Amino acid sequence: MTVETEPVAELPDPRDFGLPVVGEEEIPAELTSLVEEVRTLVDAVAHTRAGAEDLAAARTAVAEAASRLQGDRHDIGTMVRHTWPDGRVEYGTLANIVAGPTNAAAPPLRLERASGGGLHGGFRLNGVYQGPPGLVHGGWLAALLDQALGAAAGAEGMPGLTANLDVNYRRPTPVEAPLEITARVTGTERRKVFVAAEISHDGEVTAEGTALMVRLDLPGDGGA
Ligand SMILES: CCCCCCCCCCCCCCCC(=O)SCCNC(=O)CCNC(=O)[C@H](O)C(C)(C)COP(=O)(O)OP(=O)(O)OC[C@H]1O[C@@H](n2cnc3c(N)ncnc32)[C@H](O)[C@@H]1OP(=O)(O)O
Repeated sequence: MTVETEPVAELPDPRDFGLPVVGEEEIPAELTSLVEEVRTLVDAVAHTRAGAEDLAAARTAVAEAASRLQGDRHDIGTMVRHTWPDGRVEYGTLANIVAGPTNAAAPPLRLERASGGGLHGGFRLNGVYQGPPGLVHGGWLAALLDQALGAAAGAEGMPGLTANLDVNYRRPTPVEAPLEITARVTGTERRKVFVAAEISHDGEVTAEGTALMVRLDLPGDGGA
């Protein structure tokens, strides 16, 4: 495939586009720990067989916690700045539903640079992510693949939006089991970035996806 585009050397600051930015290191440890606790809560609620008294008490406690947190909120569209060990800076959405560090509805997906290129990450999904009994919902597998595909393009300095996503489910993906995800750029053509990703369990691919990301038209990147 012809390579007709160069990665953006340095991404512009999203604040120049009116988007607030929070440094990853600025997220309070108490918030990270709260997010973890809320994930546990969602799983507990989804599977509880508690009686009426415990349910009512839990509801009151949760409502009190929600009203305590509602007052001071980040704006929709707030970005989080991640600095890779080599000093390169990247931006993601703070409350991204798949990988936002402050979003308790997001699975705990953390992607690192793979030694052979691209990104990889290990994760585990609890019973909240079930579709078929004991198995991860296919829509969530697609979402995880989409996120990893977008992040792989972003990590190469070519952030974009998904124009097309193609997913194949090869084997059932179990919940409550160690999973791995890998993603990489496979080619570029003008603003088009072609990416591929796999989710695997026990060394076997359970779901794979390819996507066409259309690179954001950023100033100074000589795009389109
Ligand atoms: C501020 C700095 C920091 C920002 C840092 C942001 C970080 C960000 C990373 C986050 C990672 C998130 C990962 C999750 C990713 C999502 O969830 S994205 C959300 C879901 N996707 C969307 O909402 C996209 C909706 N679609 C659109 O907005 C527009 O259709 C698109 C995709 C931007 C393309 O529109 P466009 O910019 O006008 O581009 P267009 O000229 O139509 O097409 C460009 C090329 O792509 C081709 N193309 C376009 N669509 C298609 C298609 N569906 N099929 C085949 N080819 C297509 C065209 O034919 C054209 O090809 P060539 O002529 O070059 O050969």
